[in-house]
Amino acid sequence: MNPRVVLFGGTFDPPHIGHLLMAQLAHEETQAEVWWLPAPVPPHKLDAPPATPYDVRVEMVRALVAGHSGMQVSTIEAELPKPSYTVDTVAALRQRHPGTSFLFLIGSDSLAALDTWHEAARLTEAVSFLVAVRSGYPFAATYERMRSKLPRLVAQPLEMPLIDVSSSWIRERAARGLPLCGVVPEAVVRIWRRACGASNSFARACSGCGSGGDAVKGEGSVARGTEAG
Ligand SMILES: Nc1ncnc2c1ncn2[C@@H]1O[C@H](COP(=O)(O)OP(=O)(O)OP(=O)(O)O)[C@@H](O)[C@H]1O
Ligand SMILES: O=C(O)c1ccc[n+]([C@@H]2O[C@H](COP(=O)([O-])O)[C@@H](O)[C@H]2O)c1
Repeated sequence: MNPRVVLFGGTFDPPHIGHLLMAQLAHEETQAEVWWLPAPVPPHKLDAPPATPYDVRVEMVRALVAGHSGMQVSTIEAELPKPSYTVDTVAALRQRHPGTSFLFLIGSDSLAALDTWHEAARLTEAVSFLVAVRSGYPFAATYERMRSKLPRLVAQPLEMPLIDVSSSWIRERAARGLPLCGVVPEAVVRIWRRACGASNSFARACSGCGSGGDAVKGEGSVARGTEAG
């Protein structure tokens, strides 16, 4: 059988336990490696781009997955044209890894908007989707509605309890100086705080934020194509 890989794209500003749980359960359910793909320029967030630089988001994802087997972080999207269209990423990965079949992991809110993705019909011919449910977007109804727009779409639900947290909710709490209570692991929060001397407006507002004297490397200094991808 062809090797299989689960691709997990996201903004990850910041990555949180919802992301980690869905990746872990996807790994268990498929027995496939999960490749995390932080997006340098998320296509649906052009009006409100992530406050946290790409390098810092990559470093936070690495910290989140550290010690979890079957997970890798790919910076392939740093090499590809911007915005980071998934259809381009999948095409590049298929070219580099012929014979590997890819599944794309998303939340059901992303499934509900799949028809608005760049070249969505072509994307559905290249990958199938594994979907973690999010509140307000039940899998079956969302899938059915999207199949009427994208007839080649193939998606399956991921067996997962509803974890109703999001990066935007976390950013709001942190901006108000409220505790994150483990929703973002401490190792990840530390990286955020270290970056606060740079352009990370969220970390600047974060309680306990230091001077940023030990700030992480600047934008563009991420090693290209490290680990997976
Ligand atoms: N708690 C969650 N349960 C299920 N899917 C999730 C969850 N959080 C994020 N996802 C999915 O993971 C992918 C990447 O998410 P992203 O990095 O945008 O995080 P987010 O929490 O949705 O961020 P934001 O609130 O800033 O939009 C998306 O497909 C999203 O639907
Ligand atoms: O290709 C597109 O047009 C497209 C539109 C919206 C989202 N995506 C991808 O979906 C993943 C989750 O996106 P987001 O914005 O929820 O973090 C991430 O990998 C994005 O690049 C891709």
